[in-house]
Amino acid sequence: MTTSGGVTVRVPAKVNVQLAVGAARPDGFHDLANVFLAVSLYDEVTATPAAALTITCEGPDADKVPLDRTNLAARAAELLAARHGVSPDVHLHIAKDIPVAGGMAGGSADGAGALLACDALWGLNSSREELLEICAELGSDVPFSLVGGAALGTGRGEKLTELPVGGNFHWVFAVADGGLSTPTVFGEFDRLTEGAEIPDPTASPALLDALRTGDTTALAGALANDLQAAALSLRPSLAATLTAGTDAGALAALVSGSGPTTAFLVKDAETARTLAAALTTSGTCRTARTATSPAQGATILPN
Ligand SMILES: C[C@](O)(CO)[C@H](O)COP(=O)(O)OP(=O)(O)OC[C@H]1O[C@@H](n2ccc(N)nc2=O)[C@H](O)[C@@H]1O
Ligand SMILES: Nc1ncnc2c1ncn2[C@@H]1O[C@H](COP(=O)(O)OP(=O)(O)OP(=O)(O)O)[C@@H](O)[C@H]1O
Repeated sequence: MTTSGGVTVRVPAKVNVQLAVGAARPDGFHDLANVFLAVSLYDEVTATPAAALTITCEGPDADKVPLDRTNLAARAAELLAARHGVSPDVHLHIAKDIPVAGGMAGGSADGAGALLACDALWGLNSSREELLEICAELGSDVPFSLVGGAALGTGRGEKLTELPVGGNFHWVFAVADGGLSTPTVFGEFDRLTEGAEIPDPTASPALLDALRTGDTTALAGALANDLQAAALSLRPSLAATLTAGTDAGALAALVSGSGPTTAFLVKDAETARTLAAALTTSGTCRTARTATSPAQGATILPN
């Protein structure tokens, strides 16, 4: 969609179907085997010419989104402009549907979306490699927001290998009241694992097979998140949400990334609708959303 000479980019949220976390590195980050799957909840970022770098945001969580230069969308515009020696002046409007601070990479989606939108608006024609480099500078999850589909992220999650997906998966996401800070959750992981031998993170062959063959039951058996214990320790009430979802028919339940959103894998679209209704009335979450995967990465919408 173009609004008065603007460019709009649609970007998906993610769920981590496997998040294997290694020991803390000297730089404070953790090496990961991070199997990302893009899901059909989207933010849209519109870039339009302006006299200064400004941001607006609409959506149910808009009041929780910073509108200053700390917004990942603003940082994306600034990094891209600096690299090309052009002015970063642009208006960025974010239509936000991805829960904020929910472990679904909403801010990362806006960073990737702003990057692609500004690149098109300013006619820069950056290569995929250049865009991915800037994404990695913005944050560990940002490269995947650009790429979408499914991918294995290694290093701190920014080095991506795209993965084949052989079918559609159906999900319900229970959105919690309030967010969780990603660094705090990693810090809690460090506290809980202090003194323990932490193996090098590796992707599960069974999980990669389940994705490749589109086998929902096999995927349900292989879902794993090493940050789940940390998220539950910081937010014990999430245990009740996970139980409510499995009691109401989910094949599997887990915390999405650093949480506090919880993810439920179900067998089909109808079960997803029933489960979302059951979770909403369970009183264990703020709201529940259905989604499918894989979803396409950052995409410029037609005018
Ligand atoms: C939990 C996940 O969402 C799973 O995909 C990501 O690992 C987090 O990615 P992100 O939000 O893009 O995180 P970044 O902005 O890169 O880092 C925020 C903070 O999270 C912690 N962090 C992040 C990624 C990583 N591999 N190890 C870490 O320890 C660090 O404390 C870091 O300062
Ligand atoms: N465009 C943005 N949208 C939302 N939050 C943003 C944005 N830019 C910066 N932030 C800041 O980042 C924090 C984390 O927001 P975000 O929604 O990205 O969390 P998240 O989904 O848990 O991230 P991840 O799953 O990548 O760890 C917010 O609390 C907010 O202060």
